Amino acid sequence: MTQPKMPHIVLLGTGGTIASTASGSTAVTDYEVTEGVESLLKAVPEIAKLAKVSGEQLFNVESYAITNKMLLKMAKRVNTLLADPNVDGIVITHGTDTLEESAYFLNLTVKSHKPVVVVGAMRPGSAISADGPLNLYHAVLLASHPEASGQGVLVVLNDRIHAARFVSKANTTQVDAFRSYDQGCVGYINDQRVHWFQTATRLHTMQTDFDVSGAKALPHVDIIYDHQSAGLHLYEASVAAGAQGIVLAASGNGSLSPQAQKGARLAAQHKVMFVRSSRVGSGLVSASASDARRHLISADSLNPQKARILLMLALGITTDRKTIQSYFDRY
Ligand SMILES: NC(=O)C[C@H](N)C(=O)O
Repeated sequence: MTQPKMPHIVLLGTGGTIASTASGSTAVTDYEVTEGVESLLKAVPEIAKLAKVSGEQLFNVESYAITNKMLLKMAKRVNTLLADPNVDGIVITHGTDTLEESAYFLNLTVKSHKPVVVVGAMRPGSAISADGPLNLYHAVLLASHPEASGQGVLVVLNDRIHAARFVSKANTTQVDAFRSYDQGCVGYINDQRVHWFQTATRLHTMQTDFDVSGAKALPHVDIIYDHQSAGLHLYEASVAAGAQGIVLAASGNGSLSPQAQKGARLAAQHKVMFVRSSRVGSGLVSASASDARRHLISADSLNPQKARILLMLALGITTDRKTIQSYFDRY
């Protein structure tokens, strides 16, 4: 009997703690990116039993240094690789600080049903109980799994599978840092078995309006954090700097302080799109009857950093408020 063909997975390295080492085995927060994809793979020989994996280094940085230009490069490379019939899935190693932003960007711009799994780690590879090796093993297992197709971009850390739309980093240092508050995680991985609980409910990948294949840059969108006694100067600076969009990390259910209300009026005068997200960290910013009159968009349950990703992509297509609101309602 012939053996079933091993899946071909491409591992794209971008850096982060998963590719970092510290000065000693007990140091877990002070470290530097030192390792490339080949050394990550070498550290987990068990992966060779799951798939044929080829590594490619896209860049090697901490994720807080990732730029729009890098996001475009990542999405274009993933789309090119997945168009190759010999590639069955992609795993991307990534720093955890902005992992949710890249994963959501890919969730909206990858044009394939094939699995794309983003993985990181909270402890450097040099640490006792480093979490990177098992996370990487799980990521390759998931990217090789037939049921991971058509699920949108998935994120794996600490045995949990998350949908890119819902996941966010919810703890600064602990291994169990990633949570999907509004929908819950989509599954677990235990002992080489993938356990599915649910599928992501929002539109993604092939179902979105976004195509970045010809994009050279993304629109400038700022995030402003609202608070008691806020000023107007950040809105003025953002508009003066040529922002095409502003996302407000508003209080509560997207409430605007008096100065944020002035900032929103200033934005409207300069045709800068203004999105109300929330700084709370979970829950919905419900659409308000006054949004249209005030030229505001409500972010649904997207946190500010993800609302920025969607607004950049939306502004690449249209400046029509109603159409952009419909993206926030569906994606
Ligand atoms: N845990 C991590 O990956 C944090 C890291 N400093 C980053 O690149 O985001």
